[in-house]
Amino acid sequence: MTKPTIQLVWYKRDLRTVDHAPLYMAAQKGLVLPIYIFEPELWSQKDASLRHWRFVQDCLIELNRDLSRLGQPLIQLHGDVVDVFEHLQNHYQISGVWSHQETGNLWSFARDQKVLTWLNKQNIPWNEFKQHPIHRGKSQRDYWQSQANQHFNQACLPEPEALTFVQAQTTLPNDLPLPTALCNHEQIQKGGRSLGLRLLQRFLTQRVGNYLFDIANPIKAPQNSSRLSPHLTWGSLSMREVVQAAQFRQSQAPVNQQRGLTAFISRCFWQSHFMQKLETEPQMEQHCLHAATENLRLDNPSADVFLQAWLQGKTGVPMIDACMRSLRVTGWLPFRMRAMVVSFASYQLWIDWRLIAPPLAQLFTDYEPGIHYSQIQMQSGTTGINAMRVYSPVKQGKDHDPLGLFIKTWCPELQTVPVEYIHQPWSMPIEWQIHFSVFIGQDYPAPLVDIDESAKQAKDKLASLRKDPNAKQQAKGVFITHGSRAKRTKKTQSKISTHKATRPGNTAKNRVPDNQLSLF
Ligand SMILES: Cc1cc2nc3c(=O)[nH]c(=O)nc-3n(C[C@H](O)[C@H](O)[C@H](O)COP(=O)(O)OP(=O)(O)OC[C@H]3O[C@@H](n4cnc5c(N)ncnc54)[C@H](O)[C@@H]3O)c2cc1C
Repeated sequence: MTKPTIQLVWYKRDLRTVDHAPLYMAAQKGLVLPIYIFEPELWSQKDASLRHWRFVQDCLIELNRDLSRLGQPLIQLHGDVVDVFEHLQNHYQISGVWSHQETGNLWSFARDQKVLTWLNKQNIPWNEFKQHPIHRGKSQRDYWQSQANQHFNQACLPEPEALTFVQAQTTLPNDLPLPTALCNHEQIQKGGRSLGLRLLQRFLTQRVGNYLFDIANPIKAPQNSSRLSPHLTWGSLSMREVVQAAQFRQSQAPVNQQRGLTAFISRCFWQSHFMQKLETEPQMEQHCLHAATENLRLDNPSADVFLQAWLQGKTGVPMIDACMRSLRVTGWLPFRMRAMVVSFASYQLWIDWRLIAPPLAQLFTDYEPGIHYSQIQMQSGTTGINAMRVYSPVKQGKDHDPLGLFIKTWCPELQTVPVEYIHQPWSMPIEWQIHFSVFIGQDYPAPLVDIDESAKQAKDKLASLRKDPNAKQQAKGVFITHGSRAKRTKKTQSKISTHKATRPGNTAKNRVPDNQLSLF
């Protein structure tokens, strides 16, 4: 019997039917078999966690529903991709594989190379499409912004009108080797396209008015940030449809929502801006972009102990501990708090970012390798082209949680501490500790380090390293490969000269009051 000829649409981090070029184009060519492959090796990597898988699972349920509505349900298989493709060849003539390009971790990079070798041997074309404005190989930073504009301006592709039925739905077995990290997922965002669309709609019409005011506030940001990140990471929404919906809304929205919309749209561009760095230099998952800093933090004998305390939210610094405890439960933190916890671990605790990155990736439901590694290296001072970002958790706490309500929610042992000591309870006199029945070092940890002294030492070490002529030369090379080509305005230039810099697209017109500015 002759085998049916099929177009294999391989779903990875693009779990939708709309604005999905591989599905749309494959459907023009003939019978489509859409597959998702659970890859045990991928899910056993040290950056994977159960909360990621739960989100993906929710998305797969809806994806299957949408594909079934079109005529061909989702085929869910498990195993090594090449083995799965070989198995499918027993039943089908695979005319082509259709997928989106993926900017994943080093493991998925190597897997793609293996898949390509196999497909080439079989003479099966692999049709890959961009879902982000990201370029393979050497990046074209000089033209990045205009190419990104072009990408986001292209019309979103509709679903194919219909798919011809090829094979009945197959589901995954119950005994998959799932990651065991972070089993609690009660308060983790749920996946699926319909929830993503609802979030988008409500954000653009209602919550965006408060976006800029609340974006760094750990209590209000969970409600007033868009919260679209896991949908964008796992592809239940495409960034293009989000950008276009926001731009359309901007043409209709009242004045009080305009600045929020502008700021939101520029952040949407940052996603691929950061992902491009990992695509250009996949080794940045393991090595410092600025080679001079490669061994900078390998001299800390307490690194492992500090790392555990930091991860568990037991550093003795309330704002850090509240953020880490909240992240463990909810899977999300606003940008400012992410930057602060990484900066604290890197500078005050002097932990190498390579120890921080995998467990933090497991904690974020929205873990996107390209943003994650770029941001972690930036916040820990190993890019060579960014200003040092040494946050004071006490100042951040006073600015963004002045009454200590966020701290008290996540560190209930500090419930009785008066507001004047809530950000630095270690300075509370012993008679107050007796009075409020909270003993620092007993009920709540004493700080692991002197936070001012450790910050100063860290800054001195990095500053003296950066002065070295070789280090300066290396930093220039990093800038040529990865630095933003965004034009600097007079105002941003003056910020740079005072050790602050500007983010992509952060022109005078759309500058936002989030003080996390960068040269990227
Ligand atoms: C150390 C560190 C690690 C991070 N890791 C991730 C990660 O793994 N995945 C992730 O999606 N974001 C990451 N971010 C960026 C940022 O914190 C999140 O994108 C944002 O908090 C997600 O919430 P939101 O969707 O409500 O964002 P919004 O403010 O509503 O932004 C909309 C979208 O724009 C993109 N975006 C926003 N801020 C940034 C940024 N600073 N850099 C790049 N893209 C941005 C995201 O896709 C986001 O969903 C990280 C930031 C830091 C400092």
